[in-house]
Amino acid sequence: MTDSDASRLPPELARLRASIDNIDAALIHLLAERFKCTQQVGALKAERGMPPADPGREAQQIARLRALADEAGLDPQFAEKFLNFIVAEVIHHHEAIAAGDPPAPRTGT
Ligand SMILES: O=C(O)C(=O)C[C@]1(C(=O)O)C=C[C@@H](O)C=C1
Repeated sequence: MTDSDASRLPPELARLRASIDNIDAALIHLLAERFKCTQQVGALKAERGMPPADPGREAQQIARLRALADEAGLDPQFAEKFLNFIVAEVIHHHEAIAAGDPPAPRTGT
């Protein structure tokens, strides 16, 4: 059975899914903005010969996000995993920039 036919959905489920779609869109936009910042950080670090990863900064971010998650009713362990997932991708980008092989720029069309 599939419930992909929106007209058959219970209205409450359709309403919740509409909110989920809006939230997912916001997350994508927020992530795009974050990666625009980190691309600039990667270029700055490469210019100055700084290492791609900064474990001290990451430890601060994890502590801060775990506390925010706790206050917000989100599992802090999930918040930490989510940050680590993003930061690992950022570090790959930084390494590629330092190697002179930056990720292709996105136009945002
Ligand atoms: O702040 C930096 O130095 C970054 O390179 C950004 C960032 C992040 O994505 O937040 C990524 C890698 C570092 O290990 C720490 C933080």
